[in-house]
Amino acid sequence: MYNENKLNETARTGRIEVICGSMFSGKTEELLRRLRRAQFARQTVEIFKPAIDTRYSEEEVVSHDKNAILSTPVEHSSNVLLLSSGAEVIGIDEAQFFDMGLVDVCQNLADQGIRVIIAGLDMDFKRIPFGPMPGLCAIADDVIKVHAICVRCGNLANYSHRLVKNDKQVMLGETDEYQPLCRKCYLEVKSEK
Ligand SMILES: Nc1ncnc2c1ncn2[C@@H]1O[C@H](COP(=O)(O)OP(=O)(O)O)[C@@H](O)[C@H]1O
Ligand SMILES: Cc1cn([C@H]2C[C@H](O)[C@@H](COP(=O)(O)O)O2)c(=O)[nH]c1=O
Ligand SMILES: [Zn+2]
Repeated sequence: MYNENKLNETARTGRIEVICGSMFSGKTEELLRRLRRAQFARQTVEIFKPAIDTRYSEEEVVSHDKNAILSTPVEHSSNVLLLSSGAEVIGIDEAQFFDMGLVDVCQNLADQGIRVIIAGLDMDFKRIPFGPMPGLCAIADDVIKVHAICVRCGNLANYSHRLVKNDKQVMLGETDEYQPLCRKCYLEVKSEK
């Protein structure tokens, strides 16, 4: 769980918070936890996700444990700016799927005094930094990297290993398609192939 004393989370000041890590690392749960606490503080919260992420639901952000919160699916980062008027806190899930314009959009929103909380995969299945995530980490006021448990050895996992043969960077999936692995196990699995 994140240390809210460090974050001074209900301060009504513009800032950018990034929650990154591999699949199953708890990014969405941490995002939902922060957004719900902002709602308890009676702050106006808007939540966005990329329209392509239809895994569990078209209109909700849903964690692997099926915790959910209503969200607005958007096609392009510019829609986030257009649909954010009046918001005090903005949540964005699956940020890796957005276009690079998301970096400027988030900077612009934070400059207007809005708290922007972003969750996304830091790396794809090849361990390549994913979409706008490196740029978002660079401009963030606060970055936390969360970790899943390696399904082979039980250590902390950094990587999302793809189990199926598909070379495209974007491929929606769950436990049938991906597993979280630590560095040692990721390299072992790769060398077995
Ligand atoms: N190998 C694993 N390590 C940790 N959590 C896992 C694992 N496999 C499944 N989970 C579940 O996934 C949940 C995290 O889901 P979620 O917040 O949606 O993660 P993320 O958004 O990072 O993919 C955990 O609370 C746990 O119940
Ligand atoms: C590694 C990797 C993942 N994806 C997809 C698979 C899932 O649909 C999402 C990640 O969801 P999570 O909330 O972080 O579990 O991204 C992908 O398209 N490409 C990849 O390389
Ligand atoms: Zn391992």
